[in-house]
Amino acid sequence: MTPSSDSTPFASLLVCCAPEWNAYCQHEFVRRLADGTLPPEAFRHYLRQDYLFLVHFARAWGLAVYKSRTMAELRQGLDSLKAIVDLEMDLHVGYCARWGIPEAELETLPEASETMAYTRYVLDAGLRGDLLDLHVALAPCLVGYADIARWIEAQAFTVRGPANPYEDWIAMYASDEFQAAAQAERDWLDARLAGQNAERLDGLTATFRDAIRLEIDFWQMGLDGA
Ligand SMILES: Cc1ncc(C[n+]2csc(CCO)c2C)c(N)n1
Repeated sequence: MTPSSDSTPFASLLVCCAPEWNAYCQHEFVRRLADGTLPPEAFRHYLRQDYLFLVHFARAWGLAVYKSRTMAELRQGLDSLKAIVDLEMDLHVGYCARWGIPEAELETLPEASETMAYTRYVLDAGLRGDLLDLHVALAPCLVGYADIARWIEAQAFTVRGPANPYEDWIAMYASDEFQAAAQAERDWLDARLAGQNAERLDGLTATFRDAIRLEIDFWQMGLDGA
């Protein structure tokens, strides 16, 4: 598909992958988070596997550090790695505890094949490619959850307030802080994608589409785990 010239490079990437992007952002798991009908066991299964996902996600930022060519890139990778290791893992462990999943359980979890497929795909995209390939593989995670939270907030069927057990999960990704981080990633991608030739963009589009498909499988794993 030829992207239109009036959109940004990242927006063009999204247009090329629109069917997959919509299936990801409007997945049944997401709809049921929104209306509060997701079975708690599905959410717990998702939270457990997301712990393992975050461990590998931290490794991916470690790879971003390794793949950096400038001090600015190196610092960005290191800051992201530190944020996830020092902050976000603790938040996730605390959140899991409130859902009745003790830390000891997280440490001995068997990894689901969907978790393995997605995380290793991202790491491989970064290993065989450069920093841009790695960021494109990470983009569905970074940008997707921001779009998902905004989509949930815009739906009439969304149940708001304490009547929805997933309210704080939605609020976290809808927060100004998280939305700003996602926008920073869009801006980074726009700057790097600009000026890439058609062949290179085709390869990056394929990576982006694959990563979205693996996010879809991750939601489905959560649903199927109930
Ligand atoms: C399967 C899966 N995909 C995306 C995210 C969202 N996410 C994970 S780490 C990170 C970056 C900074 O926190 C973001 C947005 C998730 N939790 N689980």
